[in-house]
Amino acid sequence: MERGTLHKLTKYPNTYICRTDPRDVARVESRTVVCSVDRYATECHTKDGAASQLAHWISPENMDAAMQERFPGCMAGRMMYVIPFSMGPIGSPLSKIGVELTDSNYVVLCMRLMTRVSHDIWRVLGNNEFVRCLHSVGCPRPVNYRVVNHWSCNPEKVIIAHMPDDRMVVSYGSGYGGNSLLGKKCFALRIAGRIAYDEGWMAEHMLIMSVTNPKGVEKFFVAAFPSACGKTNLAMIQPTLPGYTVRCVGDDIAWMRFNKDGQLMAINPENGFFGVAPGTNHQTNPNAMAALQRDCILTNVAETADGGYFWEGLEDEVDKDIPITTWLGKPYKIGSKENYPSSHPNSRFTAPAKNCPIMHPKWEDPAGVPISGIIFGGRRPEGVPLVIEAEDWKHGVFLGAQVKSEATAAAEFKGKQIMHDPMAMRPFLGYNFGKYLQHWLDMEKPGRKMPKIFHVNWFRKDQNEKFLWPGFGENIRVLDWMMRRVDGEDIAEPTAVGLVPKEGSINTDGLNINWKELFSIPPDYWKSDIHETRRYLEEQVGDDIPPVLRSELDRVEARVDAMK
Ligand SMILES: Nc1nc2c(ncn2[C@@H]2O[C@H](COP(=O)(O)OP(=O)(O)O)[C@@H](O)[C@H]2O)c(=O)[nH]1
Ligand SMILES: C=C(OP(=O)(O)O)C(=O)O
Ligand SMILES: [Mn+2]
Repeated sequence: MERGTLHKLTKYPNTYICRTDPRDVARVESRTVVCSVDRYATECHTKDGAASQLAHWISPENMDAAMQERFPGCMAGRMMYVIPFSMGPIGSPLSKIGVELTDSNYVVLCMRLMTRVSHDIWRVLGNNEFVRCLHSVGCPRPVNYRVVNHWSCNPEKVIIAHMPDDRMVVSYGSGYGGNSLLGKKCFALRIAGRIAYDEGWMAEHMLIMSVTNPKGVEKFFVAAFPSACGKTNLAMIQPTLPGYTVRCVGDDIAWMRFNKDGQLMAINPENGFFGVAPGTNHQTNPNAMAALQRDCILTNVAETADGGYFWEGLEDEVDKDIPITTWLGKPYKIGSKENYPSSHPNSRFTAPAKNCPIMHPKWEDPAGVPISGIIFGGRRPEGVPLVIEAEDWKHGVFLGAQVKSEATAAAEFKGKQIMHDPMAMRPFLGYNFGKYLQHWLDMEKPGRKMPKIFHVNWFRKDQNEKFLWPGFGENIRVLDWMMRRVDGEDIAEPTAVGLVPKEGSINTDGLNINWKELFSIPPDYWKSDIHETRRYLEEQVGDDIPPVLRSELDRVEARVDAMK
């Protein structure tokens, strides 16, 4: 606060606002690299040497040069912090310890919210292995240029590098959460993904939640959606159907393994939420709003004159005439075009999990929670129905590999291009994607209860660009259908692309829904889509495509080609 990095919001206890340099607001996928001796441990054998979109390789020599160019003296004149942290409850057999060195006080504060930071870590660690995390904003003092918003960073020199063999992460030049809170995407997905591959478990970009139906039966789901596509919201929905209860275990990352009874168990390695602020309000996500009443850090949101936070979506929850200061420090009035939007589209809240009123009593259980269903999804404005169910595990892995989504503000891509994002893991892979797919396929073993796999799309639009599905709390209706499918109810019918709900089998009472439009599977759309997916997989994964996945592709493509 003395330096001006943080600013107290007087409306809520112990809550602060932070504005970054506007050049440092999102993950930088193009500068996110994975280092390995063998190039193909990281990248696939892409066709004709096409640039890899699924993990970017850096050689040990180039890695060394990149570090030598950046790190010596990089923290000169700054405080270096040593952060011991645990991903997962301290001391639990499934947890993993990391130590992050950083020169950013923002990172220290956010790590204390997002992970378990404690002196006990040293005792539990003893002489065992830990993940080494090194972070610097890349601005040694004296700084001979103007630091914007008291937010030191070095956008030209950003690199987020991973050394899975050495269990190490090195991040330079950015303070944005996804690039700097190294326990999260870097460790818990890219490094843990590789550890999981070696040890036979899974580290996935998934929320974890439970649904209890009016009969009192509870089932747990995990769901993988690309960044800014609805994980945090689904993880804590307020169901609109009476008699249903949802509880949250995690909103971003799941570590999963089959136990000795063949049941897939999931833990949330995190301790807080780093959520997208815009769109969050008491209608869409009352449980997130409840979590934001104290002890939070808000990054790149706007501020109201009475010391509260504001972002797009809160228009109905603050005084319409109140003066607002935007994330860029400009004056703003609700409804005005001037200085709109008030908040960066990737502005974020950092909140402790314990603030969320619907955390599951077992959310810190070291044994994890038993998973019945795996859900994939993305932003698909066209062609993709509300829900598809995979025919079996293999087909489910293919459904996951097929995931595409409109680009969002969570990374540097411009516009709304539809991008491939298999398993919502494109930016978070720490090793060869062909091996990753094979690892998924290898999960299926005799004696294991394989979860059902689904694909959802909350974002299909009509001709007027309006969402066909109301989403948010109404998504309980789709979860209810999935629960009944897990119990084997006869409410699904086959199509070329997978099982879909029989007409009327999703409870849409009280909604004004165009079922035909919401569930249609347009043959022309799917024909071109699956051919494009084949081209993508052939180009990006090439000979690393597992044979079983290739035969799934052949099988589904032949069916789609035969559609009328
Ligand atoms: N239309 C619609 N928007 C949603 C839904 N769920 C989330 N969103 C919006 O999508 C954005 C990102 O959501 P979030 O849950 O933070 O995504 P995450 O980054 O995957 O955790 C927010 O602006 C939400 O308001 C939904 O069911 N329908
Ligand atoms: C932290 C991030 O997470 P999410 O998947 O919630 O967008 C991010 O992408 O920067
Ligand atoms: Mn999220």
